[in-house]
Amino acid sequence: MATSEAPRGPKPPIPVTVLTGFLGAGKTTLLNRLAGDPALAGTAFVINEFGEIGLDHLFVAAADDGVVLLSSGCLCCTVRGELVTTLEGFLRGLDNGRIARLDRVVIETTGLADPAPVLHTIMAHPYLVMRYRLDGVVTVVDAVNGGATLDAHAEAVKQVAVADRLVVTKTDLPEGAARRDGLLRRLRTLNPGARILDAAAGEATAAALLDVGLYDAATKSPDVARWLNEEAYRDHGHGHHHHDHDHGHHGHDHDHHHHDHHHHDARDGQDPHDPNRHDAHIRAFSLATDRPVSAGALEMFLDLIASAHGPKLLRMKGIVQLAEDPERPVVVHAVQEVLHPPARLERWPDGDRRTRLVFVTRDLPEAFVRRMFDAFTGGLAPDTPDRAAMTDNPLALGGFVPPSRR
Ligand SMILES: Nc1nc2c(ncn2[C@@H]2O[C@H](COP(=O)(O)OP(=O)(O)OP(=O)(O)O)[C@@H](O)[C@H]2O)c(=O)[nH]1
Repeated sequence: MATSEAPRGPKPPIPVTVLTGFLGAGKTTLLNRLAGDPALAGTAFVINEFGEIGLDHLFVAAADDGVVLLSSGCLCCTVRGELVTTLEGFLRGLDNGRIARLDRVVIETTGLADPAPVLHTIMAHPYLVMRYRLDGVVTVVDAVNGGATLDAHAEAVKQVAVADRLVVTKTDLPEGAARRDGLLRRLRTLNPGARILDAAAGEATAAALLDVGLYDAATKSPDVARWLNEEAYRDHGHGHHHHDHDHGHHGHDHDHHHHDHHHHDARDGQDPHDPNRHDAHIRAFSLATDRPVSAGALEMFLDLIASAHGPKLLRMKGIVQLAEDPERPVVVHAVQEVLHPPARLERWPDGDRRTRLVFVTRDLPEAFVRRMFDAFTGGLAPDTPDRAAMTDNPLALGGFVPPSRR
């Protein structure tokens, strides 16, 4: 099969898409549709089913005691172990010629799982990380039950927060259609950077869901603006006090959503306790600076945020201008506590050479991250709010001296 044109040196990493979403959201339905698409020829689908285990039983147990069962080592380790073996098996098959081609892997996670262990497997395994790369996380949300699921399960909120693409299903059903707009507002607040696609409207195509990573599949060159989608965070991030939006269209389906809880009263009307107790922990924001960042400061910032606050860092993406090498930006990427090895680009992809980082966090306030970033990088752009807050107690961490103060 190899031709004389076969490239020498390491093969390009195989893109991996992680498909997640709560029980019954429509993952298998979507997967079946994608599997029939010629664009997915050469794709391996990995489905994390738990065989004969009664999922209904697990679901009840999980609902009773929160997320303990979901995040228990047992369940997650099982997923991880099997997945590593499976992904290693693909590579062996490719290398010894038993598998002719492997262009892509799509992994459907169990609806109960925190997607983190699966992402960890791909992004942090010393060997797998060289042969695979995470293309994107696709999270399926059911318009009929999605709101109630987000109310009840912190794991579901996390699944939404880490996504690159959100697929909303069941809007063809009356209850789904009725709840759609409220759900979309909520999803945009939780994860402003993710594109939302309506499955029933035919939007959840292979083209929309795949090749969503840093590199444009057609040109093979980095498309940072599309990948970061930083404007979306700027609109949503700091300040639910911006009222300069166009509210022209009925005031219902505008993109902006506030954390005011009264917005949700009419949504389901069935949850007796605070329906937003999970959402209220989530923050989405962006940081930007014109100042070059020293490589050491960047490394320390990333190490510290990933090691000390990893579980609170649901998603981070960014491009950084290094003081030592300002022409070749560094791209950083983390999903939960898993920091993807930073990648160096040969050049800036467009005219915007600012350092830009986008975050979705849980229980990690924007002001704290800003202060920490400021302490390591020596300043944020003047248009950044909360300058006063940043200068007061810049590090808020005992015993850690930033390089600029040594
Ligand atoms: N009307 C309608 N039904 C849908 C849609 N998507 C999925 N369903 C139905 O919802 C049910 C659950 O869909 P699945 O695809 O099995 O959901 P899943 O997320 O794989 O479920 P688990 O494997 O249990 O986690 C099935 O009966 C589907 O036919 C949709 O867009 N519209």
